[in-house]
This record gives sequence, C-alpha cells and structure tokens, in this order.
Amino acid sequence: MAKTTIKIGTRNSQLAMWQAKHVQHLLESHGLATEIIAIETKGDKILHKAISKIGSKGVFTEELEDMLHTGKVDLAVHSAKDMASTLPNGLELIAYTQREKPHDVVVSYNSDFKLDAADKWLVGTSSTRRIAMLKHYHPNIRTTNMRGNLQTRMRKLEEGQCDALLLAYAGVHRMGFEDYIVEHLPLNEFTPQAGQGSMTIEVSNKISNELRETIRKIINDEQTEYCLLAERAYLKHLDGGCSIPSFVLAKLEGDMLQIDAGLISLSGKKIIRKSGKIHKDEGQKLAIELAQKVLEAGGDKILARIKSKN
Ligand SMILES: NCc1[nH]cc(CCC(=O)O)c1CC(=O)O
Repeated sequence: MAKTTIKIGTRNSQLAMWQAKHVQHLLESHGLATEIIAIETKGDKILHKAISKIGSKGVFTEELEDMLHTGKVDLAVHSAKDMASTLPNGLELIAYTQREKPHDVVVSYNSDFKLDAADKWLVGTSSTRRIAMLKHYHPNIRTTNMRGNLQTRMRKLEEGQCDALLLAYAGVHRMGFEDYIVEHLPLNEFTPQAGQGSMTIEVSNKISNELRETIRKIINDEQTEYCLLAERAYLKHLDGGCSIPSFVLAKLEGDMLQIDAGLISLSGKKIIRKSGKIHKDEGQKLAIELAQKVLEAGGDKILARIKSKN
C-alpha cells in the first residue's frame, strides 16, 4: 500500500483546496503519498442562479463523483453539508473530519453592523434556510442573492453590493476572514444545516478494504461521525439536500446524543422545532423520529409547497 499514490479529488475553490490539503496533510503525516486533483464543478460555474434553482441535488459533487466511478481519483473531499442525503449508487462516505464550530456568523466591513440594530440593512445569502431564519428572527432585514465562493462574496461585500453576509463560521475561519465577523449567531435560533463544519471523504465502494480502513483510521473522528450520521439520517428522512430550509445539529455529551432539528417555511412564518436525547448508538433512530414529528407538525406541507415552486 505504501507505494501507491492516493489521488485526492476536490473542487478548486480556495475553501475546497484548504480542506483537501487538510486531508492531504493528515494522510501524509501517516506516511502515505498523495496527489491533489482539483476541478471546477457546475455549482462553481453557474453563479447567476440560486443553488436550489440549478435543479440538481449534487451541483458541487457530480463531476467529482464521476471521477470516483472511473478511478481518476481514489477519494473526494467535500464539505459534509454539501452532500445530498442519498449518494449515487456505488459511492459512500467513509469518514468525517473533526468538526469545526458549527454555527453561522455575520460578516461585515461595518463593525457597527448588528442584525437587530436597525432596519434597511441588506444581507447577502443564498441559503434558503438563512433567508427564512432572517425573515423569522430579524424581519426588518432585507436579503439579496449572494452566490459564489467565499472570496467572490467578500469582494461583493467590499464593493457594497450588500451590508453584510451570513456564512458558516467554519469557512470564514478556514479562509482567514475572522476579523470581519461582527456577530456569532446562536445555535438555538440559527441552527445549522446537517453537516455544517465537518468535511467528509467520499469513495467508490469498489476500493479495497485495506485502503478504506487506512483512510478511516487517519481521517475519521468518531465523535463527529456519531453526530453526522444522525444529522444525515434526519435530512434523508425529510428527503432533502442542502437546498431545503431544514436544520439539524447533533451534539455528543458523554455517551448521549442531543439532537435539535427542524424546518422553516421559506417565508419564515412557520418554524417547527423538535429535540431529543438518546444513547449515541441510537442516534439515527431518534433523528428519524424527529423528522417524522417535524413532518407531522406541518413540515410535510412546507416541503410540498417548496417542491411545487421548483
Ligand atoms: N453551501 C456552501 C458551503 N458548504 C460548506 C460551507 C462552509 C464550511 C462548512 O460548513 O463546513 C459553505 C459556505 C457557507 O455556508 O458559508
């Protein structure tokens, strides 16, 4: 094994490259030889449309998944949040990196910016979840579509296309934009989307057991994995990808898993939250129960309305 070079596939955005290099360093520090192969995906190319309108669940993942199938790369590194809840046949997620802080932040060049300080602020975000949560918790805020990689968004912010951006802390931190954080948003309001803050390793299920176990041993953080498997089970039961305004955060406290989950209507008017706590080995079961409760509490109607619009 030691002699073969492990080919790491990634998107070519700076955040994706940072994440791929993080995985590369972990593998190389264990004596493995690696090579990074970076590509531009549909989600990076089409910037004038919201992700939810490009129409495909795997806009950031499809091209990399083709390369996994054909063996052009051995593994792909993704933001766990970008992964659809159901993967294409023949592919699987085999490891999750230790999670960064999972919360959302407000980034602005105006250090006086506060979400609830005044009205008329224009906040850039294209996430359906963040738009709906802003409408719910800060109804005076106006939002504008803001796609593109982090550097593009920061440039648009600098040009004055909006007053602030709503982003995942993890990406802001990794890209070194922490100085521009003006607010850290509370997890009990701006509960993140499944997987936020963790990276995951996707492989073809045809890779050898030896390679699979080697990658898992080096990359996988077991505590994060418990949380992410539960969060992804929740997302799957709602039948959603990263473009539906659902949210879920699992936290491990000793052997117990605390799960806070929900769904918000696009208008922000209706927000449904369900929580529970269970032994970590039963996390996925509880996540599915919470998803069922959310659907029964009106989540089914919220999802039906969203699907009829797309
Ligand atoms: N939707 C794009 C995306 N996918 C992962 C991250 C941030 C890194 C992470 O959550 O691990 C981001 C940017 C953002 O939401 O601000």
